[in-house]
Formats: sequence, structure tokens, C-alpha cells
Amino acid sequence: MISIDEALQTILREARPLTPERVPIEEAVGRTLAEDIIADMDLPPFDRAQMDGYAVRAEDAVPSARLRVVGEAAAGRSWPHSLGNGQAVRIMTGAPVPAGAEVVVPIEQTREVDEETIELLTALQSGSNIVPRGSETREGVRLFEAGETINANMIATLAAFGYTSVDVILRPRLTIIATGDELVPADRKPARDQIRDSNSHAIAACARIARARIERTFLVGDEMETLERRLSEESEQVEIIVLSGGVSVGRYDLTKAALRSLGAQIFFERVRLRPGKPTVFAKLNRALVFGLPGNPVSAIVTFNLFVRACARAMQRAKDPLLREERAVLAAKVRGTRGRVSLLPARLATNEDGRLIAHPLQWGGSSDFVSFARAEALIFVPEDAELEGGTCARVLLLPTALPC
Ligand SMILES: Nc1nc2c(c(=O)[nH]1)N[C@H]1C(S)=C(S)[C@@H](COP(=O)(O)OP(=O)(O)OC[C@H]3O[C@@H](n4cnc5c(N)ncnc54)[C@H](O)[C@@H]3O)O[C@H]1N2
Ligand code: MOO
Repeated sequence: MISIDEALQTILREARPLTPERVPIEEAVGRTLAEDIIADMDLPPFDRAQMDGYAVRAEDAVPSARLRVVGEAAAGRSWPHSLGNGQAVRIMTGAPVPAGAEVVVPIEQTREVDEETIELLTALQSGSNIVPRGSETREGVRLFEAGETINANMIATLAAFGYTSVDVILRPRLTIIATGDELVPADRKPARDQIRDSNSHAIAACARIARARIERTFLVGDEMETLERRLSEESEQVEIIVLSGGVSVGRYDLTKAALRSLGAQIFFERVRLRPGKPTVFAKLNRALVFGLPGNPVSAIVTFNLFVRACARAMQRAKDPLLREERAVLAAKVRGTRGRVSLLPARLATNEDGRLIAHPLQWGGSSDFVSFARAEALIFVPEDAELEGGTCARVLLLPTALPC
């Protein structure tokens, strides 16, 4: 049995980064940048008014000053002259500030004396309500780096600097094979002794969040020949195969036998982890193969811990592992002899702003209904018991698109 860290190192070693493709920025959220993004100009590109009002010289920006309105500057239409003493230019938010003006006086801080004259009501310092050219970004600055994951907040920046499409890393193709004679498709009513296949759906959802591309999903009974055929065909066509079930030591646990008979290279088949001890990782032809335990919670946990890391590393994500935080435990948790336990928890902050992990009441690795509320996994070291009130490592579970 190997440790979680050893398992992750092996996966990251085997997960070869894929090549780039160009996509429109509308489709780029969640993808990993394959190029650096460089500002092609200063931002703002000119001294920009931040308020509707009047552009004036600094020495004129005093209470009771009466100034002559000599022109107008709007967004997209500048006033092309230089402002003199005792003059004001009517200006709109977003407009270029005319040469000579050092202050924008908001309209509320002025009074119209007549058609051509305004009076200032307050004093303002030089630079007030003006965003100087280049103060947000300078031409040539690297805004984002290759390896960063694109999020929705980055799209405006990409567009503003002319990137309507970007180079991102290809999404790995992924095939799901759920195994077990007891399984029926989720849209069917199970007969006696049968259950609905929930794992392939849960795995597909987690795979989408990890931005893998689901190519095909199969439901295969405990039948060696079919399993071998599917594995063999898929291993030529996708980068990742995820099997669920059949990795334990029961008579009908066929995953490892099938992989061996096809000549797969098996890297590990047991991890010091609960849930997820019987997780298998192998390579068959061009595909990396994960045999996840059939217990539904074990399947989700091991997907997020291992398969996600593989899919994210193939997309050259800078940090392919689950995000880790530290949280105060709301209650005592007990670990497992000889294995790290990853226990489901909900998260909340207390009145001091500290992150609190509330362990879920759950019935173990088959209890996916309780697990539906999990937001994080509490990391409990081998043989450990962690008291309520102490601080623990927690791994955040990605539960929405895309993280
Ligand atoms: N003698 C031992 N027995 C078991 C061990 C062990 O070390 N020695 N390990 C246990 C652990 S831990 C786990 S986890 C399971 C893993 O078993 P398998 O991967 O072989 O999974 P199955 O036996 O096929 O199924 C386990 C459980 O999950 C249900 N299941 C399976 N597939 C699905 C699916 N697609 N959707 C919903 N539910 C599914 C299945 O019906 C079983 O109830 O082995 C322990 N046993
Ligand atoms: O370790 Mo198994 O994956 O708990 O139920």
C-alpha cells in the first residue's frame, strides 16, 4: 500500500500535458491558458474622467470660483484644445480629460450661474476624479500567465486587450465504465437485487467540473470479455479511462484481472486511504486508467483526489491538486488504523471569521445521500484522533462548474 502523496506523485509523473487549441474567450472559462497575455496598450489609454462634471485647472478648483464653460468632452469625443485659467470644460464619465485640466469637479459640487458660467462650491485637490493614463495597466505588462485557469472575471481584461480568442490546453478525453451485474441504468426501476447506476453520473459531473471531455459511458456487467473489449477499444481513443467497481478482492471483482490480461502497466492498486483503499492506477496503450472503488462515496472522493489531478495536470494547470485550507473542527473526529481518513464536512465561518469544519453524520463509503451535503474533506492522519476545537487540514471539494 502506498501513501496518498506517493499516489499523486505517480499520477502527476504519468499525466502528460496535452497540446494547445485556440478557443473564443466566451468558451474559455475553466480552461488553462497556454500563452501569456500581454497588455498591448496603457489602460486607461488617456487621462480619464471618473465623474460627470467640469474639467478645470488645479488653481481654479477653489470654492466660489466662477469659471467660463468653453466646451464639452464626452466619452469617445474629446475636447481638442488646451484649457486656460478661469475656464471649464463640461465633461462626462469616461471622457478624455483635456490638456491643461488637472481636476474634474463633480456636477453636484457646482452651480450654474448662467448658460456660460458655473460656480464651484468646494475645493478639490489636483488629480481629483481623474484616472491617469496607464495607472491601471502599462503597455507590455504580463497580465496573465500560461498555466492560469481562466475565470469569468478575467474575460473583460482579455477582451479589452484585443484577445477575442486565446490558446488554451486541450481537454483530456475521458471514458467512464461502470461495472457490476447489479446495476441498471438510472432511468430504469431496479428489479430485486438490483440498484441504479449512480456512479457513472457522479463521475461524469466531477469530470466536467475538472474540464475533462466525456467521450463515452458504458455499463458493463461482471463479464470479463466485454470489459476487456471496452478497455482495449477505449484505450486507443481517449486519454483517461475511469472504471467504477470491481477493484476489491471479491470473486467478481474483475478490473485488475482485465487490466493484467491486456498487458496494462499497473502503477498502484492500494492506497493508505479511507475511503478509497482499493484504487487502481494503470496505463493501457495510450490511456491512463483509474479503477475506482464501487462504493459511491469512495468513487467520488477518489475521483476528486486522483482523477481530477490527472485531468488538471494534462491541462497543464499550475496547481492540479484540490485546494487545501485549514479549519477548526466543530467536533471530534476519529481516523483509521494505517490509513489516512478523508471525512466529509460542511464549512462555515464563525463570528471571528474563522473557518469551521462540521463533520457530517454519515454511514460510511456507501452513504452517498449524506455525502450530498459535503463541501470539504477533513484530513485525518493515520491512527489519529482530532479533538473538537483543534485545527485540521481540509480539502475543498469542487462542487460547481468550473473551479
Ligand atoms: N474482503 C474485502 N472486502 C472488501 C474490501 C477489502 O479490502 N476486503 N474493501 C472494501 C472497500 S474499502 C471497498 S470501497 C469496496 C470496493 O469494492 P469494489 O470496487 O470491488 O466495488 P463493488 O464491489 O463493485 O461495489 C461496492 C459497492 O458499491 C456499489 N456500486 C458499485 N458500482 C456502483 C454504481 N455504478 N452505482 C452505484 N453503486 C455502485 C455496489 O453495489 C456495492 O454496494 O470493497 C469492500 N470490500
Ligand atoms: O475504502 Mo472503501 O473505498 O472505504 O469504502
